[in-house]
Amino acid sequence: MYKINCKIGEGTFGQVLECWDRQRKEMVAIKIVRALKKYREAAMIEIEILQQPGKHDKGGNRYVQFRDWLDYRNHICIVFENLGPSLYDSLQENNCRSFPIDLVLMHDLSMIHTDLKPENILPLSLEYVEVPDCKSPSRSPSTDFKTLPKSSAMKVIDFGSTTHKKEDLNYIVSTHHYRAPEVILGHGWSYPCNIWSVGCILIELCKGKALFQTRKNLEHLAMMERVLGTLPEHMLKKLELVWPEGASSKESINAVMKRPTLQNLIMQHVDHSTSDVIHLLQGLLRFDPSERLTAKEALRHSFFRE
Ligand SMILES: Nc1ncnc2c1ncn2[C@@H]1O[C@H](COP(=O)(O)OP(=O)(O)OP(=O)(O)O)[C@@H](O)[C@H]1O
Repeated sequence: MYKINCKIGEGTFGQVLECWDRQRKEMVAIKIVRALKKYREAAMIEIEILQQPGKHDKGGNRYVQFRDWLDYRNHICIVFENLGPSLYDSLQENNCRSFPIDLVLMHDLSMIHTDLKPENILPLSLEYVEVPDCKSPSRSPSTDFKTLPKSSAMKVIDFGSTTHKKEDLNYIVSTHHYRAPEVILGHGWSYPCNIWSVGCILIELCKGKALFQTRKNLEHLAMMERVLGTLPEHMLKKLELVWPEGASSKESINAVMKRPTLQNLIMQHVDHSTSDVIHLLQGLLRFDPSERLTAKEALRHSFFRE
């Protein structure tokens, strides 16, 4: 039924292969999930979730389209429409040079994805264009171009960690760099944790590299304070952010010191509408999740109306 073409991705759950669907006569992406109980169970939840976005996503232009699933030799195989290489792959391909931020599409989320990151945002178009990179640090003509998807339409993939909104969600979620402060501090989380991740992704698209490149909680919170200002006292509760005294090394202190403030970062990497971008990011990256912009509010922001 499917003819394997090549491998296009890999993740915790297994491998993703590009295959030819002989029946539908189209290229598809098939996620072959590891043949272990815990991954099989998670895959079945992902399939259940994948069948739901259709209801909210009329026209199918926000989430990856689910085609089918099968159980092959104890591997759950999930068949998706084939999308282009992820934003993460594109950033790597461009030697971490920044992406124009108008390539970003925000989503009206009705479930909590919990793992939004550049690896999980894929362009619809398989066609690419070369555009001059005005901010390239190099003078060499061969590297003064970056390769961008022809269309700015993007889709979200990987519903393996998606959860329905419930009370008492307080286990650790999200890939470290995109993890919201309330998740790190163990306060419980909800939709706003996705919004925080979106803020981090937008910055990464402007900057070309992840902003909070750390796996240490204390260092991560210190970096957040450096970029965004002091964490509100009620979020720290009785916890004291012992920094720099509590740093594990000099390198760790330097890594924090190297972070610019949000304003400086945007000024360095964005050419136009800087005040709009800064204002949007300040809303997406508010420490207190109850004050953070919702997805709907973010979509109404003047940045997206221009
Ligand atoms: N529909 C698709 N079209 C093209 N490439 C895809 C598609 N789905 C997945 N990929 C590629 O495979 C990679 C891994 O897919 P996915 O994130 O679903 O796997 P995962 O095992 O759940 O990953 P993680 O470790 O992040 O949980 C993606 O980053 C992307 O490069």
